[in-house]
Amino acid sequence: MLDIKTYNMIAPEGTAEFPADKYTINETDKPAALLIRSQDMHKTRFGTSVLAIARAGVGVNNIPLVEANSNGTVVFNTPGSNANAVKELIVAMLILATRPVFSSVQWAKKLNGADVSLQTEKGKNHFAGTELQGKTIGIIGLGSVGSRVARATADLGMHVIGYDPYISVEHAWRLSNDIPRAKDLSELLQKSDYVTIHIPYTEGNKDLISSKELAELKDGAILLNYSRWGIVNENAVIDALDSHKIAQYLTDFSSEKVIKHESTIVTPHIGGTTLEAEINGAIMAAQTLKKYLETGNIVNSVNFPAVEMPFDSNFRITLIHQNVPNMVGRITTILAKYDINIDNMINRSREQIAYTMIDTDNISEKTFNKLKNELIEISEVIRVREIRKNK
Ligand SMILES: NC(=O)c1ccc[n+]([C@@H]2O[C@H](COP(=O)([O-])OP(=O)(O)OC[C@H]3O[C@@H](n4cnc5c(N)ncnc54)[C@H](O)[C@@H]3O)[C@@H](O)[C@H]2O)c1
Ligand SMILES: O=C(O)CC[C@@H](O)C(=O)O
Repeated sequence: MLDIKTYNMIAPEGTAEFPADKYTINETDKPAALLIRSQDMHKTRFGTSVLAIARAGVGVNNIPLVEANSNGTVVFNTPGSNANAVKELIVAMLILATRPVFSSVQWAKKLNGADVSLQTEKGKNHFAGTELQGKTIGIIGLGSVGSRVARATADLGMHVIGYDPYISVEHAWRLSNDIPRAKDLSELLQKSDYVTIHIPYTEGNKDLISSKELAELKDGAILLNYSRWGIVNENAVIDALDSHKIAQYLTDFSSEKVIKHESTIVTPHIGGTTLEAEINGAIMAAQTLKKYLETGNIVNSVNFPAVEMPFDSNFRITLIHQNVPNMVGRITTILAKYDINIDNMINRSREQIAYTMIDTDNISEKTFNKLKNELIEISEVIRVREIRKNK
């Protein structure tokens, strides 16, 4: 039995992916894997029993990847699972930024009497808005969310300009050819009436939008941050609002200062919070974990290489090790000592981490334990695991 520990609200459709004859959920203090959402794993200890962590969602800045690597813990996310949910919220927030929906509704609620309809007709002049059509929106990050926001805002009649120097081939293909790309961030900032950010929080993206970048915006521009706290420098954005350099800041990430400011609209990190996105993310995360636990194959990992090898033999040995020369030679020399015949083998690496899977015929528990002890003696080997077919 393998135990899966969950954190946060995980949709039951996700946990239902783990059959009860092979898995338990939240039953031991030595789980084989964690299924999480925004849980801050920098502050939550995970032991060496944890083979993998799956994040139902996209941002993985809540997981210590360096610690995961040295522990031999594979970290997965669920790319695109909530991109439509974020896109729809961005469309809503753009409209809320341009039409006085909240204030007009609050005003109307206070009306009384048989002539409320007449009163609304008289009062509506106070609630004129502007239109999105014809305005320019700059989109920073053209991945799963950004590329969808580009299509949706183009459909609303906006001029769209994108910026993503690291765009993947897959996302570039998805993006329509008529979405122009800015040559650099400055060009995007200078041309846009609205700027929306859809990038991960990394050391390099910390304070990407600070005083210098805000100064480059058009006067009265509107900024949206549905990516992460820390990508926009909070003091700089408050200064830009106070000086009316920018007109509004809409965000999913807040502090008291940001929430209380009269020119902000703050949502409580609900970009990916729809029934559909939560189910998508939980199912995708559970399936990815199951695949790894049952076959060793790796898809959608953020710290390990993608590795897929058909599991046709009876027994599979997986090794996580440092990415240094001659590891495969050293590993197979030890296997030869035990007279183990290799049916199939794969070795892949990503930065400092490498992963090797070796398929053989059945090996007895006793022999495997001896073999494992010898393999783990290699100082660059981090973890050795056995997977028996259909177990
Ligand atoms: N508010 C929410 O609930 C919510 C939901 C989903 C995602 N997010 C956040 O949004 C981010 C983006 O999500 P996604 O699904 O589009 O991810 P994604 O990985 O598909 O796309 C991110 C894109 O950003 C680009 N990028 C990285 N750094 C950049 C930079 N400095 N300038 C321009 N482009 C840059 C990458 O090349 C990539 O194409 C996530 O990392 C997460 O932090 C928030
Ligand atoms: O788990 C959530 O609700 C938020 C998810 C979102 O921020 C993400 O990065 O995918």
